Amino acid sequence: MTASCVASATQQIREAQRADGPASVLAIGTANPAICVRQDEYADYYFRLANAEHLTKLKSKLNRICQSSGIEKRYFHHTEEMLGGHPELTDRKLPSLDTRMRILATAVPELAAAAAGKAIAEWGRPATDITHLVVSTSSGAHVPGADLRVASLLGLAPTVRRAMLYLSACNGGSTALRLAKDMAENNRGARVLVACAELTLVWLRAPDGDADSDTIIMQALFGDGAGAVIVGADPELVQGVERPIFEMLGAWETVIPESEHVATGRLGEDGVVFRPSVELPSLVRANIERCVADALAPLGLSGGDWKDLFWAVHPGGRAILDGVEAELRLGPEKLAASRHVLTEYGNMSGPTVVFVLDEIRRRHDEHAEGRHGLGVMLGIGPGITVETMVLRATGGKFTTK
Ligand SMILES: CC(C)(COP(=O)(O)OP(=O)(O)OC[C@H]1O[C@@H](n2cnc3c(N)ncnc32)[C@H](O)[C@@H]1OP(=O)(O)O)[C@@H](O)C(=O)NCCC(=O)NCCSC(=O)/C=C/c1ccc(O)cc1
Repeated sequence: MTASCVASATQQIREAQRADGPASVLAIGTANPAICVRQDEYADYYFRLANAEHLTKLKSKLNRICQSSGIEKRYFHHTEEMLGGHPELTDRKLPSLDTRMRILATAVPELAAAAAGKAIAEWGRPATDITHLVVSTSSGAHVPGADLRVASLLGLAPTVRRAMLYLSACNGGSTALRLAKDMAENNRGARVLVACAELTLVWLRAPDGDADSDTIIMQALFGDGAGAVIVGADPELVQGVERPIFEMLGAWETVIPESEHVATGRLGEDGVVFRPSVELPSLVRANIERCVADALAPLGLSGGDWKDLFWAVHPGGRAILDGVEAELRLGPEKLAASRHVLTEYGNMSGPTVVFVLDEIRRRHDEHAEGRHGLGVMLGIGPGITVETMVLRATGGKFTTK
């Protein structure tokens, strides 16, 4: 065989392995634990379970932050009874990693599988048709990983090709979706299940004195949840069953320069300790236009065209959404889906962006506007990392949960 024959055969093999069209979101599912705490009652609830009622100054600060957070309620896996039985979870003097990991080992995959089960039901094909699985969580670190337990709970095929992302934090969902797009486009016929789940039990703790703003900022903003998405290319292969919701046209990742110190954390014997800096919203604001412009330029979309796009921005906090909205000069309706998710659930870290996509498709369905339009998904997490994905709403199957 000549060198040119080999090259041509190689080319044919590569082409046969790859999908023809772009990857699409084919189904979305979400889930939350049962315990719901209203944000206007959260300071009372938290200081009671943390045995910290004596820190009155800090409690009124948490109350103030809760009031301005744009959040109305959040869901939690942990209960007051569970915390009563495990004083180590709130008492800073006691090691708590083993207890946290033991609870998370089952609760995280179960919540992820609850969301994934809804996505599979909407998708309409058997769970055994899933070829790839990407699971993301910052709530735990187990061997084998949460991905294996999710696969088992859902009855996925033993040949499913798995990838586990631990501690990707707030951009865990958008990173998993970027990987799913690459997997679907590079493996003809692939159907990738993305499942993300987070439980705040991983960092629940009592404040360390009346000046401990770092602890209460985390307690003020985050909630528990799971989001799942099925991604695949060439949906016409199974006409009538699969209908795309969003085409995934391009994905980029940018690290904001000199921002490594702004969102740092560690996993230790007291669980995850994470400290977002007060600078985070302003740094995101100062850099977001360039990140978006770099992603949209190859599609011929300049700043002036952005008002026609739909926006799925990770609601990391109210100040982050305010900064993105102002800097990109977006009208108030553009971030309505992100603000709605923040109001109803808080920041659920990685899964949150899946809830925002779900909310956008619901709004498109109700108002029949922008159903075929282009949009941008923005994941924002430690790094500071900005994940940008350009989407096209296809007007496919828009269902309610
Ligand atoms: C709603 C906020 C919290 C409050 O807004 P505000 O009430 O209008 O006013 P301020 O911004 O002035 O803040 C009120 C008070 O809170 C304080 N504060 C304000 N951010 C802070 C602050 N990061 N620190 C510690 N004090 C503060 C601020 O200094 C001030 O204190 P004081 O002057 O004494 O009243 C707003 O600032 C806001 O949305 N901030 C952005 C929140 C934020 O950084 N979100 C990203 C979360 S971190 C993340 O993405 C990582 C996730 C993760 C996931 C999984 C993992 O395992 C690990 C990580």
